Amino acid sequence: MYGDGFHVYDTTLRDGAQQEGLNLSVADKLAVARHLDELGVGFIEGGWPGANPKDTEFFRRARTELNLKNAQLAAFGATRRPGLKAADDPLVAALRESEAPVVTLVAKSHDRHVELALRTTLEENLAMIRDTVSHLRAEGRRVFVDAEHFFDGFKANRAYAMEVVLTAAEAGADVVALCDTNGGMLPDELAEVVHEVVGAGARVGIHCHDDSGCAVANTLAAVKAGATHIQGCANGYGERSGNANLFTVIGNLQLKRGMRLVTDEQLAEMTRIAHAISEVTNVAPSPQQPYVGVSAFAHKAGLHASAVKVDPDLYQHIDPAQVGNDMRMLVSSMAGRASVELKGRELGYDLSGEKARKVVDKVKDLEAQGYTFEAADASFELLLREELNGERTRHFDVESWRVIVEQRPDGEVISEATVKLHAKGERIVCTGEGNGPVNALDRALRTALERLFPELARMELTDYKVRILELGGRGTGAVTRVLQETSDGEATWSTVGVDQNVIAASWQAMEDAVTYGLLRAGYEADTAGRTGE
Ligand SMILES: CC(=O)SCCNC(=O)CCNC(=O)[C@H](O)C(C)(C)COP(=O)(O)OP(=O)(O)OC[C@H]1O[C@@H](n2cnc3c(N)ncnc32)[C@H](O)[C@@H]1OP(=O)(O)O
Ligand SMILES: CC(=O)C(=O)O
Repeated sequence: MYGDGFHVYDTTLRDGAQQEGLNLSVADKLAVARHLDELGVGFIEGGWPGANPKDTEFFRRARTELNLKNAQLAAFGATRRPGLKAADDPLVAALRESEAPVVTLVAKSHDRHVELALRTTLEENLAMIRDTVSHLRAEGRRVFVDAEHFFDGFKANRAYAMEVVLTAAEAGADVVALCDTNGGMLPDELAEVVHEVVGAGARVGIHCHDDSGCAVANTLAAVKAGATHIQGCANGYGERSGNANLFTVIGNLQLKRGMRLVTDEQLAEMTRIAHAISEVTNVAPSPQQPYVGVSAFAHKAGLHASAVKVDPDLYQHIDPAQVGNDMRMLVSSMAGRASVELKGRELGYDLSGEKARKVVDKVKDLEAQGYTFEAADASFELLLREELNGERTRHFDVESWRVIVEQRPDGEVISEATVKLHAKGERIVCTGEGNGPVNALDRALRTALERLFPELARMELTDYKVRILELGGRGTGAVTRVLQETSDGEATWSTVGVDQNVIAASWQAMEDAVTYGLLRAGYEADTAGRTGE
């Protein structure tokens, strides 16, 4: 409805990279750019060439290594320095030399910033904008201007802020993006300002920071008020509290406002792309992130699940498949029969009626003892199988285990574990050494089983978390909960163990992890069996 000319402008590689703790190599930047291009954004701001060697290098390599199908690259920089000609400013030269087809210039639009931060006159700032924009236009570049601190500037000196916008537009800037640089605006007042600037005749863009928690709402309000160029960052990255989350903005504009920003197929890749970018940035993705977070369509409350069972729309604002996400059922002490039934269905088990009730009761009882199943999918599946089959799934039968921790004369502390078990009719006794008791037990258990179950060699412990729980009011004192994550290179599964002793809790989680891994490897039958000692 807003026409083909609507811009989706991503600034992850520039403003997103201004986020604390986010550091991208040139190779990372190229990888993120490819992901964003795949999503179908129109512009990718690659960084500030000339400001640091990495960003200069990015634009150099992009020429040969980035084969963008949808997006155009934009180089970011500032208007020329006061008192210089744009043609003579080395940072403006770096923008030209980047060979990016689009240049985005940050320009001061708040009179106080001109006088205090730029330390020049209001007239000279206008001359800097005019000169830099027209110079780059004459060099054949498309120019966008980011009017920094625009909304605060508009409140302080409306006439000057408007003069900045019109000067940029008259000099040839295609878009003037109004920036809520300090991120403190609220949607209603922001929309009024945008409306007024749009009325003055310039093509308006919007760039919002999230310091008031309103970056996405402000972006939507600006679009409603007439902005036709939206800036944002993947996963909401950015300086301080971040920028408008581009994925949330795209989801909202496309699915709620009926705009065609990307194709349906590209939208259906958004969750995968959001997570792929998190992998590159090494910033853990927020599970709660709208649309693309792993929890965005995860249902924990029993009442929700019972309604979702009838119709998923009853507790979901969209069909998760539209953005490539999935509905998930979480089973915990807040579950009811419907949660378990749907979770069972997800895992391929039929759990209607009484069976679901038995599982719910068991889950609630175990969670009261400190277990947690929403974060231990594999332990839950084993529990579910036990309720369905009437007995525990076993590929081996543990007789006993023991761990010794020893400080050696040279000061090194090592652990030695012994595991006695029965599998496939054999009694097996094995020891293992490790740098800690859990590591030693893990080695002993694997050594004991690997000959009979060679698939174990592919499984490795990928994460291990311990938490001390005070189960107040039950008189049971503190217990330890261990959550273990295991991978066979193709899938990852989580298991839980609870005990007053941390090693015993770890052993439970480990035993579940191996049992589940063997089930995945195709060992269905109970192959344990004591040798009859
Ligand atoms: C709102 C935003 O987020 S805009 C993006 C901000 N991003 C960054 O700052 C990251 C990249 N920045 C850098 O690498 C460096 O700051 C550089 C290379 C740009 C400049 O470094 P330096 O020359 O050492 O200057 P420094 O960072 O101390 O100060 C910035 C200078 O730019 C000037 N400046 C600030 N805004 C503008 C502008 N819109 N137009 C022209 N000059 C500007 C300041 O007045 C200051 O001038 P001064 O050197 O005469 O004091
Ligand atoms: C340009 C920019 O990043 C800002 O004003 O926030």
